[in-house]
Amino acid sequence: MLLLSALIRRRVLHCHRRSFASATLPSAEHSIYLSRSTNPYFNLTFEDWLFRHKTPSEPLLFLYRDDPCVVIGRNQNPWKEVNLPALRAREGVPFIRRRSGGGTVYHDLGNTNFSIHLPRQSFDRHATAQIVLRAVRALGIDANVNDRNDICVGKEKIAYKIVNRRAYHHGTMLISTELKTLGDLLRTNKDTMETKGVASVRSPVCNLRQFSTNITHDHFVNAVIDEFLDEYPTALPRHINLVDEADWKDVEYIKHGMAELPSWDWAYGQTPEFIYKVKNTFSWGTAHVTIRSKHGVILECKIHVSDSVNGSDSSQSFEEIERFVQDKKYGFMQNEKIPVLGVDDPSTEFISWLLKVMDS
Ligand SMILES: Nc1ncnc2c1ncn2[C@@H]1O[C@H](COP(=O)(O)OC(=O)CCCC[C@@H]2CCSS2)[C@@H](O)[C@H]1O
Repeated sequence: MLLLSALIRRRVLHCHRRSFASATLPSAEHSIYLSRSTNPYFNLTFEDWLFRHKTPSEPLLFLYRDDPCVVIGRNQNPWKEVNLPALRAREGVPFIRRRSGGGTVYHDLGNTNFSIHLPRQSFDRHATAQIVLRAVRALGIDANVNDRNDICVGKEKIAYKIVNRRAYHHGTMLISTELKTLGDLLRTNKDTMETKGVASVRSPVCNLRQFSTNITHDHFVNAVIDEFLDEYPTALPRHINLVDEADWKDVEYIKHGMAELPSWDWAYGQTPEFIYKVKNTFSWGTAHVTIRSKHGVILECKIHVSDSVNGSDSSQSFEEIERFVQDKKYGFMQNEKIPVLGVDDPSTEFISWLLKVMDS
């Protein structure tokens, strides 16, 4: 423990020695960026801007953390991956579809994100994995990298490193994240929802704080910067570009990107095709429903009733519902004018159940 705090002190002192540049629009010379914003819409867009505009001839490092949010991968299904009712219960915690692939993670201020961009010809996934691993070890924690590129302590995951098709690595480091919230928001129960695209790989997780009670975002940031500069001594200059959201908000690419991320078209409309089979038993029989949806819109809904009680026949009402929901936005039908049905008609009870199913 003593050794550990000595190590941390050394990093803190090192941090004070490092010169921090004032926030300016980037120029070719900057290779290390540290965001002062905790707005996930800004940070994710800025990361994308760096990737698309810098294509660095020198290695580039970007570090940031976000206010609480759930971040899904580009080709994922939010209804399958995110506990949307639990998310809605926490006002101001959004889910965001990022522009890169991979699985779903939870971000809060106890979680630090890193991305390392390299010229394609010198891209070495092992070298970048080792930078973060060495940073954690320099903080006195005996971490390892598993065969999925997760960084773990023992068998529990603390971070993920993802390799994009083009040359950059990004990942998240759990330092002091609310793990209960992480579990609550990512726990879903939709086994009968079959979705194209990418499924997350759920793993047991833990925080760096569990192994060293004093570790902070600053310690981790400094350790990664140290290891990055050791690995790429040519990364010039050795100062850090502090990124302020206010300096960027009028840059067209950033403005457009930040507006697009929360839009329905991006957040829900990019959802790959899925089929959801659900059933429920009512007083009048058991309803079996198969919904097929693509890009957030219902392509088809099939309703079948079995074990019908008293031979009640509502097939006409159900056919009307099948036709009505087609082409509607999945999960966004609360304000639709649903055809008025008789109070006693089984389909009235059915439709309120179906709306709840799609709303969960
Ligand atoms: N913040 C965080 N860090 C590490 N692992 C997490 C986190 N949140 C959730 N998880 C665990 O990972 C799995 C999903 O693992 P899976 O391997 O499916 O996906 C990922 O790891 C994607 C990482 C994307 C990193 C980007 C970097 C900048 S923006 S987001 C989830 O079910 C939890 O068990």
